[in-house]
Amino acid sequence: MSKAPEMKAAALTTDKCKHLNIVVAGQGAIGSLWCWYLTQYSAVNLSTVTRAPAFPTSPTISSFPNTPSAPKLKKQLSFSHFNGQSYQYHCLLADDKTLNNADLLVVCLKSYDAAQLVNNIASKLAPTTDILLVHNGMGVYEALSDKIKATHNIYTCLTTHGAFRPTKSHVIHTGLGSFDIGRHAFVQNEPAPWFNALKCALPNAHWQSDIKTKQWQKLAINCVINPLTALNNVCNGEITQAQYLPQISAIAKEVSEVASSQDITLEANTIVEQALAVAQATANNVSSTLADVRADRTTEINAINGYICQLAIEAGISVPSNSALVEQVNALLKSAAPSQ
Ligand SMILES: NC(=O)C1=CN([C@@H]2O[C@H](COP(=O)(O)OP(=O)(O)OC[C@H]3O[C@@H](n4cnc5c(N)ncnc54)[C@H](OP(=O)(O)O)[C@@H]3O)[C@@H](O)[C@H]2O)C=CC1
Ligand SMILES: CC(C)(CO)C(=O)C(=O)O
Repeated sequence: MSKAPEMKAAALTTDKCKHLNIVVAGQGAIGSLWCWYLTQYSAVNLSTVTRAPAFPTSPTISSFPNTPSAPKLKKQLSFSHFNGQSYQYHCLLADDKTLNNADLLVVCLKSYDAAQLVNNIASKLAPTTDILLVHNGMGVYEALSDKIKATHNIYTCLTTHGAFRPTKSHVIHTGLGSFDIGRHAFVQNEPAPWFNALKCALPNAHWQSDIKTKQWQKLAINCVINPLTALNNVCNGEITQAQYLPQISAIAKEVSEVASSQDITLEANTIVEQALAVAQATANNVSSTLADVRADRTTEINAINGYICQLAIEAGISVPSNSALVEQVNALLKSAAPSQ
């Protein structure tokens, strides 16, 4: 276990970057990745929201009441870089005061948990707190309350970084990717005020003026790769085999029609090409849906192909391939099996 490189924090601290109060909600794989990189950047005051204090907390500080003068709860965590180096770090747990002072709430939960968390803690946030949703699939924004959408600026982050959490207190950055960030539901050329700090702290953070189109492109790729890999219990590369092409074409055609109903242009043959290219580029990956199925965890299929089905109903479009995939993937979980 090494000490975190001090040079990095110093190098990242430029006076171009404003000091920010950031709360990261969710201490899973991606939330822990955010926390590690943000704690290395001294211009950010970071605290976290977890479901339960499941992480070991320092015995010397864990039992203080939440008064302004008392030390706050701290979690001891470790981070392993994909180069093999490991480091220890700690995060403060957010209390009502830190939530109320937050400039930015970064929500790193699975798509099926994210909206409920935000709806539950929004009353503790000041109206000036911006909310950044980091998840696969779609539909989280739509599930936020109207009041939250009217009060806060909502942003979306798509990530291709890989993170794995072998234990509740240890995260491994398994693959270097990028963070694409933009204003949800708006085309916004000007980066958000806090974006420069994120750009300084995180590896490969990019502002996207039209995140919605990017989100749809990623959704379309996930609609192809995730259910097919899960149902056939294969790594991503396998679905580039010719036998999968008719099913891939059928999925892509339906996704293209539904995208069009949302004023998004995504040609079916482009979806096929992009999905096959990503499947090839990530040939040895176990897709997140297959990983969830293997672990008998709830999948995000309802936010992927299920989102297409939901929009299709609203638009009166028939999507039999996507509907069947959602049903079949949901039926794979042991917990979904009918009791005898
Ligand atoms: N991991 C990866 O490499 C990638 C993930 N993504 C996407 O990022 C999103 C997050 O994924 P990932 O980090 O892997 O998922 P994880 O399951 O590792 O993390 C989700 C975390 O959310 C926590 N959580 C759930 N409900 C609450 C709540 N009410 N309050 C506080 N915390 C809560 C869980 O708590 P608990 O620990 O108690 O279960 C868990 O720690 C997903 O949409 C995923 O598809 C995208 C690209 C890559
Ligand atoms: C792009 C892909 C398919 C990579 O595995 C992914 O996003 C996932 O597994 O959810």
